Amino acid sequence: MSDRKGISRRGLFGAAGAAVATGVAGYAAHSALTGEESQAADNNGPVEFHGPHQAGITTPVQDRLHFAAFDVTTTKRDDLIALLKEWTAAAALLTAGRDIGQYGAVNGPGEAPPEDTGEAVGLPPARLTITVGFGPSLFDKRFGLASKRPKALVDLPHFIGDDLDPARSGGDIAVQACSDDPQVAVHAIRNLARIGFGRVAVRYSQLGFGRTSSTSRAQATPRNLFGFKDGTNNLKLEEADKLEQQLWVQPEDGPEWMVGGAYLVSRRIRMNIEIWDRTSLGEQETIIGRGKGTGAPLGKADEFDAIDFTAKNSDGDPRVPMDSHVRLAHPQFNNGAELLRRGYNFVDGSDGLGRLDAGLFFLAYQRDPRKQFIPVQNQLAKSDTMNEYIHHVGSGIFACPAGVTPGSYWGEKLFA
Ligand SMILES: C=CC1=C(C)c2cc3[nH]c(cc4nc(cc5[nH]c(cc1n2)c(C)c5CCC(=O)O)C(CCC(=O)O)=C4C)c(C)c3C=C
Ligand SMILES: [Fe+2]
Repeated sequence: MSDRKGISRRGLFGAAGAAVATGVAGYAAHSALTGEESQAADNNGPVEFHGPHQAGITTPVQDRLHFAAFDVTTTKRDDLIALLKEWTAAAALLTAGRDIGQYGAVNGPGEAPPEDTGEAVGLPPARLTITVGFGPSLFDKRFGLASKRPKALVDLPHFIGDDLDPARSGGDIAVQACSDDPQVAVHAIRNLARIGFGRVAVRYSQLGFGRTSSTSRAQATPRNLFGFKDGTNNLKLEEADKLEQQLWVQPEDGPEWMVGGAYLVSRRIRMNIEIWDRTSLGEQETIIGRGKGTGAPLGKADEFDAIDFTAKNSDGDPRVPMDSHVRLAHPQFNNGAELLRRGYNFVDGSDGLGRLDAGLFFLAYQRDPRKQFIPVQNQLAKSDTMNEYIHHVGSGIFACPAGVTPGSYWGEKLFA
């Protein structure tokens, strides 16, 4: 099932067999030579699909996102299992930069729709990762999974200020496709949705650009739509011990099928950028708690300087204000809780009132949302001065199992 057959997108117009063989060998050799860190340097290459953890979590954040939440429309457990097997096989091909199916986009019989939709023909793998998670609603009565629902997969509580649109929230299954090429990410979700026809339906989807986090020290910190460096104080893939403490589900956490996985919280956060843009630079920096140019904590010179929460300004007030975003979100004031953030900017046109429908599609992975996202967001929702400029309009929580090994499929242990 996990054999990377399929058609090489780059070799498509050559002698098919030879091109496929060369393509596989070329990509395999490439990924064998490089670790996750150097994969960050090659925006065209593949990211290994198989492994102990799903790719797309600690993978150095790619530039583009296509995220989709699906509702399962079949009521048959066997149909769902079959779909997850087909999706896993397709994802192994897509992430290797290959067309899906036996004949791909253009080599099949003229009488049938092509197996692959074709818009990625000629494009490299572009570091595509496809990451899957299961929402709380999948554990209802339909598929006999109620007893397998992890305790940490809670329904998120209502937070102060939440203005959630049900049509942009929830979902039985989430698929996060990230790539350095937007067309490659869109192609991945489109083809998975197509495979799922009759068994799943897209509930909502979100495109994102300009990653708003770095997950590797090898990456420069990008900027969000408020113009600030975002992702400075993030969990990074080089911090192996911290990732075990804060990110990956451990055997003592249970359930067994989630060990090596992580929980994803997604939030579609609208940003009132027109109002923000009329706010003074000093006020903007006070709200965040960092300098806009350097990204350094207020009172410090370098982006990666430690934040001094005891420092006072000439008025005797804290240099990093009590209600600033970085103070309220910092592990020091949240029982040591940290998050691996890998969100994206979005601009989905305008809202008809002269404002851009713009913001941050916040994505955060963690070991236990009850101890991480929920308390941090509770604190932010109560006191963060940034709340005057943002509101949360969509929400999701998903259990993302460990990675797949060749021959297995997404969620195999869940259905065992
Ligand atoms: C509940 C978690 C968080 C939400 C929601 C959130 C929204 C949000 N954040 C920014 C901009 C920045 N956030 C920064 C740091 C930061 N944010 C969170 C958590 C949430 N942010 C954490 C845990 C941290 C790190 C705090 C620390 O330990 O210092 C920063 C500073 C740069 C950085 O360290 O990443 C910015 C800028 C926006 C615009 C936003 C919603 C739209
Ligand atoms: Fe933040």
